[in-house]
Amino acid sequence: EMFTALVHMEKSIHAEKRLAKEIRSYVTKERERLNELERIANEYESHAESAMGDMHATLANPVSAFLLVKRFTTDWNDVLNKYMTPNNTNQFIASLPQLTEGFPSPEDLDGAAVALLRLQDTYVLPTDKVAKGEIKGVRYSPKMTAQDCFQLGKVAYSQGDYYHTMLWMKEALTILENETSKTIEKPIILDYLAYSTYMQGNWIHALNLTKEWLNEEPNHVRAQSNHDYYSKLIREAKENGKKDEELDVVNNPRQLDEYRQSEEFAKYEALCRGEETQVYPLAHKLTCQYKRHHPYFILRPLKEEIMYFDPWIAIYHDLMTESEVKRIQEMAGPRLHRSGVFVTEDNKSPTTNYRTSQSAWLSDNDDPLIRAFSGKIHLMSNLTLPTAEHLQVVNYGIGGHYEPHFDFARKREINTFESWRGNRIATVIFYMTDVEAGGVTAFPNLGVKLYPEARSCAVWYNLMKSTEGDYRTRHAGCPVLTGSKWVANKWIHERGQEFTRPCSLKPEE
Ligand SMILES: O=C(O)CCC(=O)C(=O)O
Ligand SMILES: [Fe+2]
Repeated sequence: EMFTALVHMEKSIHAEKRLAKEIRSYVTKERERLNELERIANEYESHAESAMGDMHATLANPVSAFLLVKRFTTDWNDVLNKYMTPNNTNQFIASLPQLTEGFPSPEDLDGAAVALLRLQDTYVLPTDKVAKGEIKGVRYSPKMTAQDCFQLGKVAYSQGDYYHTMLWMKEALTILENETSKTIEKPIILDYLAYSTYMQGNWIHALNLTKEWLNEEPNHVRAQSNHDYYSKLIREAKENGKKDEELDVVNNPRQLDEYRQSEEFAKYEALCRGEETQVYPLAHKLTCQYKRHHPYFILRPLKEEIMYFDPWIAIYHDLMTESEVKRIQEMAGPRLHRSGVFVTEDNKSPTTNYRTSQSAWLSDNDDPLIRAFSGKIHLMSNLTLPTAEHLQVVNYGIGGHYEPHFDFARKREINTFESWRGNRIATVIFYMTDVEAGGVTAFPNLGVKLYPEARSCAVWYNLMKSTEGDYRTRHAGCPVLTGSKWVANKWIHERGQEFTRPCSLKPEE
């Protein structure tokens, strides 16, 4: 059993094949019908020709006179009923609801487009490269047509994202130039491009693009009125002493909201790209070691890699087996549902991608494997796991991400967790698969990035020993660039850890 980016997308690929088969069988029937019609037309023609040869004889002969009349009555009726009704088409249309069940929806198109635009931003992918199906020098997909670029630009447009609208409409124009059979008309691209250029503040460019549009469609009413409007704006601004450059100023070109313009977000994106955002003075002291602190680990020691000392972050390599990964994926598969947007009280709302990540909850009661898994976490970390805890399995597809957030509840979010459970003292995150590119877990305050490595797991404490939330642990799941990312989270709560991690009265610990 192979798991690709998204379970429902996998279904779409099968659906494409089914659809092709149905269309083909429809075409075969239609072709037979058209062949028959052609034969009938030939017949009418040859009759007419032979009758014209000797019109008098034809009309004088009662049999041929009868046949002539018959051809205009019953025969013609037959032709109409048998070959000129939309029977075939109706049948095909009637079968559509069943055929198209579970097809990706317009929301899926928006989701996929938004994911692609996000990847373009985070990983600084040039538009022309993406259009060629090239990501970071690797060819992943066929080239996009002018029409594909236009559609992507249109999704950006519908979200008021004029920055990406401009990029993709420009790309559509460039590609259109070289297309031998045009996939879209130029004026419609110019329409969107000119308007988004105006909205971005490039008035002079917008006017020039509108002139280009008018060259193509001199009588287009909206093109004319836009032309007049832009001309007037520019004329008036110049009368008020503005220079040309000032009429082509773009502020906040990416149209990012306040949070996405913040330093933290910039650091997050830089970490996602694999950049070093800050020097860690203790980097040379970070170590890897085998740990045999429990008999379970004597023959097969834990492979611990310390990633940060304070706050403590560690990676354990080869902690899961291939078959454990497979079983958990299989168990989660049928339960995966699209993740919603997770909003916390602070206005820097972290989001998981609405359409491109899915999650499922597995309980210790579900399966001995999940129970054994909890046991393993206990042995590894010494932390106590109440049996009621769940394992959250998440599958991020292309563009799937989780913006910077805390795993613990803030003081004012007091009701997030039951009191017998307490706050999330630690996070254990299992990386079940390798991610081809992207999907790093980034800590923007620390400059730490954890690369997902199949069968490894990351562990960190979210709380100080004083039980205060450790704000340095803010972290994020970077967008998946290529491939798919499977993780399983286990959050460990305060209750039960009193002896393994006694609390401290010092606020700084
Ligand atoms: O997927 C990741 O790398 C991080 C996930 C995460 O932070 C979470 O689920 O709380
Ligand atoms: Fe998290």
